[in-house]
Amino acid sequence: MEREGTATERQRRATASQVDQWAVQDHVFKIYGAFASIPRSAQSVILELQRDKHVEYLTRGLQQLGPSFVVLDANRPWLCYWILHSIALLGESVDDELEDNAIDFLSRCQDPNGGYGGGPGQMPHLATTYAAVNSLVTLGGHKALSSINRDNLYKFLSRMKDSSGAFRMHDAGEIDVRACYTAISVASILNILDDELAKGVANYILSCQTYEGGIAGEPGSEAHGGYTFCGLAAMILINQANRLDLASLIDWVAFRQGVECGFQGRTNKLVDGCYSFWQGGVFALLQRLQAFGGEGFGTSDVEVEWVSDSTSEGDDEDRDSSDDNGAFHPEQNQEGHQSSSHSPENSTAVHIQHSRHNQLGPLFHNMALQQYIVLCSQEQEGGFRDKPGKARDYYHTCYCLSGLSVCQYSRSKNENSPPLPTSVLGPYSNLLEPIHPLYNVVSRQYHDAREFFSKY
Ligand SMILES: CC(C)=CCC/C(C)=C/CC/C(C)=C/COP(=O)(O)OP(=O)(O)O
Ligand SMILES: [Zn+2]
Repeated sequence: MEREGTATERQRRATASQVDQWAVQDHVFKIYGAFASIPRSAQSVILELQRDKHVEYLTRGLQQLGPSFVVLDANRPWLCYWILHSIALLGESVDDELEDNAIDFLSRCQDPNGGYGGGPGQMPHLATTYAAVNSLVTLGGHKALSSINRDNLYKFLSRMKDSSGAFRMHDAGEIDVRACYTAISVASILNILDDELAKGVANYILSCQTYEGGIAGEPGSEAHGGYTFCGLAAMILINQANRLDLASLIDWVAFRQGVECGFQGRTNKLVDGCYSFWQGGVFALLQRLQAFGGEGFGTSDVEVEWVSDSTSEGDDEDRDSSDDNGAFHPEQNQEGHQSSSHSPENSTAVHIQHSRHNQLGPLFHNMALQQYIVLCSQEQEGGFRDKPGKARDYYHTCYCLSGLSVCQYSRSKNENSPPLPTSVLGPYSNLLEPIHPLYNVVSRQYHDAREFFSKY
């Protein structure tokens, strides 16, 4: 019998994953082919976001959770966040009864000693604490925001802090970059972040940046989009982003956009709609980081600063290979497959503009990514999925919509200036609400929460 890990076994696995890759590409290119054969005038209908269907699917999900929220035992605050945030991104809100049910349920998940568990009476956990806090920020208003016991939450965060400075997910739980991000994100949005909580976090995250440039969950593991988002966002929140090797991080994330136009989470894996946010969100963070004092992110000693109101040149008209609908048409080779030398990553080389403040230019093909989300991840009957052939779910709906919003605003001057129609794939009615990329909550809700927590 062959031992797992022998050369033959590894080769067989590599071949199998190559076959998966081709199957997904075939599937996706058939969709693009069918789309391209439709008359131009009809294409914008196909590119339409099925807003009503999405809201219907999401609201039904929240209703099914019911007043007692009895399904998916340890994930219920996550379901609340994925659904509520998706509804907010679509510019809608929930009715008073659903809102009250959600607040009451989340209050019952709050531990008497601080933090939120996956359900009432469950041990508090950093991931569900992040989901619960972001849900309550998304609902907004006095009842939701004042239901968070910030003194106890601070105690919970201090208890999750390891002597190394990094955080663990729960009492005696695992230490990783996700824990560092969720702790710092929650502390920051609730205005309880201080030097004690931040101490040592940067050194841990630095130890997770790999030779590829992305960030892994733990030291010695593989770079992954989910952890790269968490690591970079946490570093920005504690004002230490300049200590990362940002040049190699940019390279790594830029090369994760595949020929299918979507993003993969890590090298040699399949594209998946949820990475539209985990990887797309990394670009949103990078684009708002202003580098100064050096030649650019590749220079040692360069200082970087988060700019809340980006001073970029604004919405430009650079359309790459997009047509009137903004659709991206991958060049086809004779077999009808896209030539690898014309992948989005190649057609939009990484530009780092060396303006006075080393402002970053476009780093990814945002039209191509919108195309993957709208044509390949969107379910016409509502909801979004990983890729064609997979079922829709609330996690993918949340992160596809978050990624779509990031794309639509990626060329905007600042969050208050709406994008030009040329930045929105399909009809302009596809435009979503802008998000604050450090926390992934809708900008308006973030500002309301900031104001609330600066007073109380
Ligand atoms: C805020 C918070 C809790 C963030 C979580 C971030 C996140 C999505 C981390 C990814 C975890 C991971 C290694 C997935 C790989 O799954 P896989 O092997 O099924 O997928 P892949 O083939 O696409 O890598
Ligand atoms: Zn996914």
